[in-house]
Amino acid sequence: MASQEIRQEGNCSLNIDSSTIRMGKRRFTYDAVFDSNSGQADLYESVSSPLLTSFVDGYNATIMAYGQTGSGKTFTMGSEAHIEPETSSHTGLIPRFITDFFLEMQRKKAASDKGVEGNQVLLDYSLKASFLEVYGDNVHDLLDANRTSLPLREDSTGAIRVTGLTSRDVSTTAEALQVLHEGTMNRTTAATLMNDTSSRSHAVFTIHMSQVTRLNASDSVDVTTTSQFTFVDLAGSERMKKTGAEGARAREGIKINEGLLALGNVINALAEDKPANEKKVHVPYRQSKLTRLLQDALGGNSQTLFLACVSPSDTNASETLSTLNYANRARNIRNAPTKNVDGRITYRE
Ligand SMILES: Nc1ncnc2c1ncn2[C@@H]1O[C@H](COP(=O)(O)OP(=O)(O)OP(=O)(O)O)[C@@H](O)[C@H]1O
Repeated sequence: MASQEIRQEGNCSLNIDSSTIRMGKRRFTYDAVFDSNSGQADLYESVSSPLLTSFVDGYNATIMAYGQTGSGKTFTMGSEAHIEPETSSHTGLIPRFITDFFLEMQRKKAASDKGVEGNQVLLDYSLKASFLEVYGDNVHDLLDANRTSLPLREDSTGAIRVTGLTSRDVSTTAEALQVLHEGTMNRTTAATLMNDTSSRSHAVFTIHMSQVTRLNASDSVDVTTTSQFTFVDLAGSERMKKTGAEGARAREGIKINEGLLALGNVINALAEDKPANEKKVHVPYRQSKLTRLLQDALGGNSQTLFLACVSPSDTNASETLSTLNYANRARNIRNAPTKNVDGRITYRE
């Protein structure tokens, strides 16, 4: 329980085992549940590490943290405003992922150079990182100190692109962590009664990878595989009364809740959209910039992990129930991830 919940003399309202949460008479089942004895390493090993393997194999992956303000989304994602020189028990998912990713690619390259990766030869790989926030109705480039507001455009394949977004080359763990840190420092945060460093925007950190593979040493064919890993730290759902938000903070709160409502509407529509349904359900991606940006992560070409953060305290029971219901619906979404192998194959001379 957080210090504020202890001060409010909150009692634990949840009964938890490895896959279920009971709250009063309600019982929710998820793929995995982590209680307050679980550490960041437990969560990482269970949820992110398998997605890292898929990402390296050429699939898109997304981790999205949702929950009430102050419930630990930013802490869990590891996008708090400091860089830890070494991995510690507090290190969150993104820095752990970055560290493991570079180790895995070094291993893959060394194995490929030695010829132990079957008949595939990894010739080269490159990485780019971008970081943006959706703040109210604006999309800001967090790697631009001026936080320029950028437009969204749909490309010829129907994918949503952010025009003018910085995409930084990164070739080491330190460089990637520096990008994470730089963007985090530019993110909009403010103190509320519920959280001293409350995120007032939805933050999207993306790693794009391109790998060139020679399919068979005797064939003259090189193939490019691209994949992206997206980490979404959503702004917290909030009750104005509890956060004590007034003026600009209250207006932010309204915008945050509008974005989350649009996300909820998309999740509800996708959860209903089953192959057995005769009529195709309309999915309102266009309702907000957040949902347009997350179109692929939601029901599209991505393996997506929805991470619901809740407070165990009965002082937050109604918010917790709302998050548990939200996550329950998200669980019904079926995505269709495909390996992103470039159609343009390069034939060597
Ligand atoms: N598991 C945890 N162990 C220790 N401290 C934690 C843990 N989870 C959260 N905290 C601390 O609680 C505070 C609130 O957490 P955090 O900022 O991650 O919440 P949030 O859900 O991102 O909130 P908001 O939506 O307002 O941004 C922070 O000071 C954070 O370091």
